[in-house]
Amino acid sequence: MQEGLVVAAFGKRYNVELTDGHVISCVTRGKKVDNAAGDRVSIKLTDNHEGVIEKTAERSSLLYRSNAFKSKILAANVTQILIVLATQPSFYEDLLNRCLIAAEACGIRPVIILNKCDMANAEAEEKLAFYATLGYHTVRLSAAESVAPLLPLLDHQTSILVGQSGMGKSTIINALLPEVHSRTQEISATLDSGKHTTTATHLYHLDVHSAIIDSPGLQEFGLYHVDTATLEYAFIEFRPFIGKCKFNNCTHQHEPGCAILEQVTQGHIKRLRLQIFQQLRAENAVRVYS
Ligand SMILES: Nc1nc2c(ncn2[C@@H]2O[C@H](COP(=O)(O)OP(=O)(O)OP(=O)(O)O)[C@@H](O)[C@H]2O)c(=O)[nH]1
Ligand SMILES: [Zn+2]
Repeated sequence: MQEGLVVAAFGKRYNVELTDGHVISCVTRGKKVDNAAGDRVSIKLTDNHEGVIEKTAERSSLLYRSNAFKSKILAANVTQILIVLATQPSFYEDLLNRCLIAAEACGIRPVIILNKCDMANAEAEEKLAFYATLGYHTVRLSAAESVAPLLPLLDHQTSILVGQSGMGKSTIINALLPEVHSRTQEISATLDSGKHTTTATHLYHLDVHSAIIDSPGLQEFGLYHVDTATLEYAFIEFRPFIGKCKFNNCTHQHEPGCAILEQVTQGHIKRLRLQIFQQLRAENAVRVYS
């Protein structure tokens, strides 16, 4: 058996980097086993270029997305999630919220990046400012000019970049790792997985202590797996009011004496955040798997 790190995941195929730096294409032992970029694994070589993942080390964090029928791991052992927005094209605030909630639900620090700040967009800036008032770390960036503002954030972290298509994730990766393009091609050539490279999740080492995971552009981010109690807590501005409603099974929709609704009415909690909470709660209720 050899120890390795999952550095790329394409559906049910994984590239595992061994301690000597070699990258081996692997499958899992069973159909039900799921791995993701960032996983520390033990593999058994089946020949010089292929192997089977026999064991997955305990994970310090696990980031999921899901629909009504199944959940899928996006990345393992990440320490922060970088949510990339841009001044244009305009971003979906719903998707931003889903990324934030996914991060809160698995205990990972989210950082919100507004990219393409060389192109002014007052509305986007205003939205960013709102999330800063909630307490989130926000960064203004123009990745096309410089990614220097990200460097101190990335140090000693395993970060995952998530965001809609076109926000600038590839631009950020290319600026951080100018050699990435050639490396991706090199790996795909040796492992014959070229056709998958655009939809894969990849982990890149920035230095010995820091890594960054690039994920494909998201159109939706299902959170059917997140239960109501976790959801409530994931909306950070709800926290002081949880348990303060008149009814202890309050759904925060129409109940009298609802502490959350009162905050919305008074303008202390943004109505959109409560609407997103209700949407996510409804999704969890129709989940068909356990
Ligand atoms: N003006 C400006 N354009 C940028 C900046 N960063 C990226 N872009 C442009 O935005 C477009 C999309 O950038 P990508 O890096 O391909 O976006 P992506 O998030 O990787 O998109 P997917 O691959 O679809 O997930 C490209 O045309 C980039 O040149 C920036 O800071 N300023
Ligand atoms: Zn309530």
